[in-house]
Amino acid sequence: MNEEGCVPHNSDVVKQKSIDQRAPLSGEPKCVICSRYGEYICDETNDDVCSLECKQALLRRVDSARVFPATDECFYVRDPGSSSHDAQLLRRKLDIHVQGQGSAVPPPVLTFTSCGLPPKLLLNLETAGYDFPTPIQMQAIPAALTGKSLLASADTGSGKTASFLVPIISRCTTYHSEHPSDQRRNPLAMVLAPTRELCVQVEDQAKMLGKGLPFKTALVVGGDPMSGQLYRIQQGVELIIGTPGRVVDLLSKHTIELDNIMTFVLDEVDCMLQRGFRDQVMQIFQALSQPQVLLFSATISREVEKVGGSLAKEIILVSIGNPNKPNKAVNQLAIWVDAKQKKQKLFDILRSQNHFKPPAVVYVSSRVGADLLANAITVVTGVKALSIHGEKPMKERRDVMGSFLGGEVPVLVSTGVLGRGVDLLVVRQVIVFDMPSTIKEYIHVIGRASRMGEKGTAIVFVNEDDRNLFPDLVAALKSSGAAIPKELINLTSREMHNKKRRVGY
Ligand SMILES: Nc1ncnc2c1ncn2[C@@H]1O[C@H](COP(=O)(O)OP(=O)(O)OP(=O)(O)O)[C@@H](O)[C@H]1O
Repeated sequence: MNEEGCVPHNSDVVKQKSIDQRAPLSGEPKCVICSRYGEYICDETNDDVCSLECKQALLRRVDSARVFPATDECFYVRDPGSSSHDAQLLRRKLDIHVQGQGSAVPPPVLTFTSCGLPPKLLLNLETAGYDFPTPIQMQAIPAALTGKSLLASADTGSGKTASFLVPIISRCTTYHSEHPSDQRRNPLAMVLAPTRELCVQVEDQAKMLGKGLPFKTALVVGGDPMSGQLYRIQQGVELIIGTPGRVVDLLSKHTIELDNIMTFVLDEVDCMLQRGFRDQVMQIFQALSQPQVLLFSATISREVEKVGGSLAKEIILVSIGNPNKPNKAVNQLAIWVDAKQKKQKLFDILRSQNHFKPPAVVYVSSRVGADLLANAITVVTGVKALSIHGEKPMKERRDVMGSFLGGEVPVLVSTGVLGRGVDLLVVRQVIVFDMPSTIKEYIHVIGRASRMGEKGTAIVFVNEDDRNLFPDLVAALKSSGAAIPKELINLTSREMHNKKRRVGY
């Protein structure tokens, strides 16, 4: 070993510059930075590097990730490798919890390069600015790459999408290199998600990460003609991304070869296994030949664990932090507002330079309500607002999203159609005008205000109409250290007291 911590594989003088190194021969290790011959191992990360220059570049990247507390850096930039003790320590520090299959679950990784991914995929991750995996990616990617089934939960905005897309793209690439004579290009993976917007977003990310690889996608969602979607699949795709209703429709009208599907993903799994979607999801699943099952959401219940477990013989549970809790990066500001005062309160906020932080999404419970409120906001406050909901045609929904994300319209009034999964990168403020019907939906809705740990704000209107949610809402606010309106405290304790009397305590 030399002072730089590199272990030469042979006795040659250590190469200083990347340019001094030769190209790798087939089967030889490649430098994780420049892809030349990876002659040395970087001690701190266990990655292959070609020269001292690339080792320094690698260490700079590790530093810039700042995922770990400075005092722990020396320990934490080391991948745990095969040591289960190190893996346990790392999981404890990163709040990664794993259950099922005991030691068969691979240890978390600290870099994408440690996952044995195709070089092109690594390059695409780098181009996307994904310098280091997030905690859910650290554990879920190596686990999913083994082909095992997973039920995984982590905060909203913490990178769950890439946690299933990276293994899918990697496994598809491997499949093609192992089956060069298979020219049929039948689908190898399927992702189901609850809304068109989320499917579009997942497809965008899949295209970005799969660029330049034998990896094509087909979007199967309502609102667009089925003929085009069918044609695309018939031309050969690796991944189908769709909403359950349209996929069932497609499968019932046309013969699609699904036997090669290796991986089946339910994004927002708790929503996908609820009444309304569940039968369709099961129908699709039964048409597949026992694929690997990857289930993801920020909120997962025992019931979901049970149903999820029935889809796969053995399933690994992965969670980051406390499941079912609001993302701590979102500052919740709950305000008691009587139903009749809600509109006025909203207008006041939108007129206030201190409180309005555009672009903002206002969540309401009904489609008509969304249209009316968007109109009223524009007329009364002069702030341009548009609405989006499930009844609008796909083209209009696309245009509305374009105007909002493009900065032309500062306020978007939405039903739950944008409540889950959708990555509204520019948004730092959401206003919950109508409380959703469950606390889980609430957690997803306010999660739109923060992606990847960026600070965001959720202004939440509460009143007596939301009585059913009071105890859960108080717990959600408390868990994030948010102030609780006094009306909410009073009514919650009265409710609890009455409940006790009713059941005869
Ligand atoms: N390793 C990474 N490095 C940098 N950015 C990342 C990384 N992984 C994901 N991102 C970005 O973080 C944002 C949030 O990711 P994503 O939408 O996958 O979150 P999520 O956990 O699925 O959230 P939700 O529960 O709300 O659906 C996206 O903009 C994504 O491009």
